[in-house]
Amino acid sequence: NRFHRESLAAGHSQQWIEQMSRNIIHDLNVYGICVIDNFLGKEKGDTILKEVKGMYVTGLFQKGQLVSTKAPMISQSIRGDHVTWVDGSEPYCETINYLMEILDRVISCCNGMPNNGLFSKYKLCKRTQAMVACYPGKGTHYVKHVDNPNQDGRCITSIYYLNKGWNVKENGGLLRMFPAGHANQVVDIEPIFDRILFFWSDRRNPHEVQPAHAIRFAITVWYFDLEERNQALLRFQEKKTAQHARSQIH
Ligand SMILES: Cn1c(O)c(C(=O)NCC(=O)O)c(=O)c2ccccc21
Ligand SMILES: [Mn+2]
Repeated sequence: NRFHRESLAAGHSQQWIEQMSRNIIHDLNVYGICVIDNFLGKEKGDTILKEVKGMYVTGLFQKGQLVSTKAPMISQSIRGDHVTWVDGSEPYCETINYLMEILDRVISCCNGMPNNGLFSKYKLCKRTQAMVACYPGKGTHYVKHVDNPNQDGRCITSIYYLNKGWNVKENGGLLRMFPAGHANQVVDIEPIFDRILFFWSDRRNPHEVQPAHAIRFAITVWYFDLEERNQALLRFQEKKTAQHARSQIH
């Protein structure tokens, strides 16, 4: 649909970075969402998928949160999404690290580009580590939510999908977004291999992951707005100090 773009992934030169940034700036200003296909190219995508599968089979993913099945009588509960966090320096994540470096260059290019519209309100210079997520299938899903509903500092969500030959009809696992201000129009995004997605992390973009019936991998990075992040850290610090003071009184 309208904002699916192809990236000329012929290596990642500066002009490629700038072209991607212009696409992201345009789409986030107009739709609040940007989808780019063939982002890193098959070779890099394959290597990232291999690294993620390697982490999964070596049991590096934390157990997913417990979700009970619909059938109450069966007490067995399936585990939901499994996640693990990497900062990219781990020896088994060299190409995941490459993805993070490319994303950092693209986002910093967006940040510095003249006439970047809504981006001019933000200073995008820090991010989270990368969250590598796996839905083990069996109907595991993620309920409708907003990533950053209460100004925790996260400004842009970036999700890189790794699922080859994904068929939503059989496998489910659709990302359904409910962009605010676009009058109950939903945006359905298939989690297909080498696709990258960017969207505003706040209440502009509620979204859900529909039940997945096959193993579904994705890597997410959140970019902070410096000011909002600093305010959030201050609030968090004050809360901790107040709690500490209260705990001293008794
Ligand atoms: C596993 N997983 C998620 O998949 C999404 C999310 O929105 N995913 C969208 C997607 O994978 O298309 C999340 O937003 C999320 C937030 C905290 C912890 C885990 C999380
Ligand atoms: Mn989310």
